[in-house]
Amino acid sequence: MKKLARYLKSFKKQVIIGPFFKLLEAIFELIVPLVMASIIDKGIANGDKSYVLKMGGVMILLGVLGLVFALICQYSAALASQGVGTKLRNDLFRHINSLSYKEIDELGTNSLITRITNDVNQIQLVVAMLIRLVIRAPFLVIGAAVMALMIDLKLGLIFIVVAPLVSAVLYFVMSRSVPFYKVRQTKLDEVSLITRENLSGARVIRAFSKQEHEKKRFNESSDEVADIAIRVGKLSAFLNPTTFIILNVAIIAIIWFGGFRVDNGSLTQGQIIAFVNYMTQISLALVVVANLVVIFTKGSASAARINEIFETESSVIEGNYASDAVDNNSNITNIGEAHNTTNSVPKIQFKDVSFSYHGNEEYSLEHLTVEIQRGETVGIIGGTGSGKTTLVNLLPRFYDTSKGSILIDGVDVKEYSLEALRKQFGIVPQKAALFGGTILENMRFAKEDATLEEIRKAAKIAQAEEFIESKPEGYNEVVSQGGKNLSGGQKQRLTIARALVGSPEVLILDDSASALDFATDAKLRKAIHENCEGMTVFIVSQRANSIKYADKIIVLDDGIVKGIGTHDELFDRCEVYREICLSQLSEEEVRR
Ligand SMILES: Nc1ncnc2c1ncn2[C@@H]1O[C@H](COP(=O)(O)OP(=O)(O)OP(=O)(O)O)[C@@H](O)[C@H]1O
Repeated sequence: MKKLARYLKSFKKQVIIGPFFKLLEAIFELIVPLVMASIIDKGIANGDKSYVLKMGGVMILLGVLGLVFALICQYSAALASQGVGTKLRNDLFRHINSLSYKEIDELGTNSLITRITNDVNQIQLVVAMLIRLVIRAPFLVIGAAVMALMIDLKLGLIFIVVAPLVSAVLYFVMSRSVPFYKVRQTKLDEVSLITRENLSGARVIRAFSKQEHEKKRFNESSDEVADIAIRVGKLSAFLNPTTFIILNVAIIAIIWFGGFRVDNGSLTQGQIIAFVNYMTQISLALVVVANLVVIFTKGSASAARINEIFETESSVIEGNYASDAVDNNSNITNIGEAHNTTNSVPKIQFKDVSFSYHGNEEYSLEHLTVEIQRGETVGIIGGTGSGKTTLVNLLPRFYDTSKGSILIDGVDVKEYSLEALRKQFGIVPQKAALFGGTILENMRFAKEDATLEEIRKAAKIAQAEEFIESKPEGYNEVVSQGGKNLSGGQKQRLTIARALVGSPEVLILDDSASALDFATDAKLRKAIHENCEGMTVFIVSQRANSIKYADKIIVLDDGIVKGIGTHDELFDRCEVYREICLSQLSEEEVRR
């Protein structure tokens, strides 16, 4: 938790003012039993009504002032805790965005979501409690004990016996319940994972009639969280009755022994009442201390989970090549010029590239060596899991190669600034992802100042123009969450159009025509070929038809490069490619 203390720096004022006023309130609380004692001993005992009224007024004043002080503290606590939470959440979000896919895979998306929500909330609670109760509760325990001892040292011995007893009960409950809090956070990650899978895959689950199975899975996971909560609840339930039994026995002892001391004139009746009040204050404050221990334990588990994110550095360390050539919306083609590249240098070179995912012993891509010239179209084909997506993900450095290197315009991708590198790519991922906003806003994702004309051109190439214009609001049609109001094919065409806006130097279509019919897929490829001269295009597909006209085809099988060449070359000499073609194409199509 110490590492997160830096977030309190901006709230120094609140961290000082809050506890200060809470302390004043506690002091007033400690004075109240004394006022009460003097009302009983002087006012009531002597029948002095005006004294009772006067001191009653003092008590009301102390109460009102206490309330004002408590409100000031509460306000400071709210300001600081919400402020720390917001800042922490923003920093986490920024840091997570700076991580590469490798680290995000390792941490897990669901865990990241619970950390940025649930764990940050826990830290907010810690900050609020720090300001409101951390000084007040122990101060009340010590203060009430001291006040009681000052009234009567002998009777005060009861406090000396009671305090360790209550502390022992607290220790018993805490030491048994605290370990469960840490486990609970991990279990919450699991619930979050299942919830997310179920919400995003609701249609698939229904299509496979897996609702019951998923309900069972969710119930099991949430039962585990509930089990932990019940176990902790049972332990905590033990806390209150036990402390109150001890407290009441102590009160009986005070009245019993106090009675003798009143009889022999060492104590007054009012002082006995004050004693009882202090005893109650101590017990209540000790329960608050116990709750603080729980909150701080949960908080420290959350802080550790948050710090784990901050301590995770991106394995993708960017260089600074061409970074000055990039301004916010610069045309990507300028970067190529800034590199001072000539057409003699291949646009992209893979030099004996191998890659394995974190934790996987086997390579998902092995020994790929290939040169791709500017303006070439490259087809990547292979069965599921053969490494096609892996290959294209290495280009914009979503992952770094495990062995070998990749050069763009003759420069290692690791030497580029990430912005300069990624600005060169228009990427259409396998899963079409759109964002809330209008179609127009989605299309301007890569280039904020793209003109309507540019956007229309991109939509036309992507075969999206017709359906966009058929929408009631056209380009201003709102895309609902993730593009739910669009069909799979429409979403794919929009993501292709979005990638084309800004004319990237390299276009990557990762199985992004899978939801398009054959005729639209063919029109799309033709339009790209005719309108995007000089653009290097990667087409990842399992369909031989989609890649057979490519200048170069890379055939992958289980991460191994089975062949590189044109359709005709590969059909003649690459067994795997021939099999793919024969299983998908007619003889006429093969030779066309
Ligand atoms: N994030 C990841 N973590 C661990 N392993 C992964 C990850 N992504 C892919 N893999 C593994 O790497 C291999 C290649 O996966 P990849 O996604 O590149 O295949 P693909 O050819 O694109 O498949 P598809 O056509 O089904 O999309 C597979 O065995 C897959 O299980």
